Amino acid sequence: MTDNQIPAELVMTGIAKVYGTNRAIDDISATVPAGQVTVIVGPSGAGKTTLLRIICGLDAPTSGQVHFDGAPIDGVPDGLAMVFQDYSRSLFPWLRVEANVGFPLRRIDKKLRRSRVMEALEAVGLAGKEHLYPWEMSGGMQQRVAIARALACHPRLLVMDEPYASVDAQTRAELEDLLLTIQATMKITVLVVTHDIDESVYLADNIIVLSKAPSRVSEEIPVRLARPRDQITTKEDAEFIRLRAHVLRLLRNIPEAPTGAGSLAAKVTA
Ligand SMILES: Nc1ncnc2c1ncn2[C@@H]1O[C@H](COP(=O)(O)OP(=O)(O)OP(=O)(O)O)[C@@H](O)[C@H]1O
Repeated sequence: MTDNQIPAELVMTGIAKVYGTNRAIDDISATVPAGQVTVIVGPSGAGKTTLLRIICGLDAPTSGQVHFDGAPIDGVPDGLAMVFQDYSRSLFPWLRVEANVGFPLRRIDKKLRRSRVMEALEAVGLAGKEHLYPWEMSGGMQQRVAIARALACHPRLLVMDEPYASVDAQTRAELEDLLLTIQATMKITVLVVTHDIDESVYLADNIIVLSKAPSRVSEEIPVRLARPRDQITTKEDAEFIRLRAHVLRLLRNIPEAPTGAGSLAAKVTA
């Protein structure tokens, strides 16, 4: 890790966003702690993408502020990199993998750029694939390229919007583990939006659950499951099962079951 890779902290204070007469975000205050994985979940239309756009400095809030290491965000902060759901739209099909990953670094020295690109490709398990075009790769490999491009910038905060929504379940599990390995190795701050509740618990140190629009924070949940996590044993852990039921109840607005009461599935279908 280099000096400029000390993980960043993000603080949202009183964020609201109104589009015309549509109040998408009512009032969101939350912290994304440095060097941890924070996951945002919320019902469809709760303003998750809108919130990420504000965090990334791509859109301004109607009121409230986001601070990146204590400085108010005004435009995309240095040290922030983004990965989006749709790799087919974020990668340039006419550029080989090396040029795609090196694209944000095109103004730096060629030799340094190449070494940063190779380091990032190695980190995502794509060493030796730099001469391929994106369309010669599977969806999972293309998303690895998109992650490598973000890592090549040596981010202090990695923001991911539904990063694995376009890949199959097996690839999704592999990419979840890849993200956890990268985060543990590079110690960067990671902020992920996902619709997948299992994924939120599996990845997170903290989960921010949003209410339906106009959204507020329903709850911030610390996740204290042991690391490194494992797709089988972590998901068998009683605490994992308790947390996923808790998040699901919050999202569906179902009260906590009294101890010893019937299963969530029974309650949902009752
Ligand atoms: N540029 C825009 N102009 C007008 N309204 C917008 C704009 N972007 C988002 N909205 C509205 O803001 C609300 C929140 O949208 P957003 O896409 O942020 O939600 P989301 O939680 O990411 O949704 P999903 O989970 O379905 O992806 C919606 O009502 C949407 O129609």
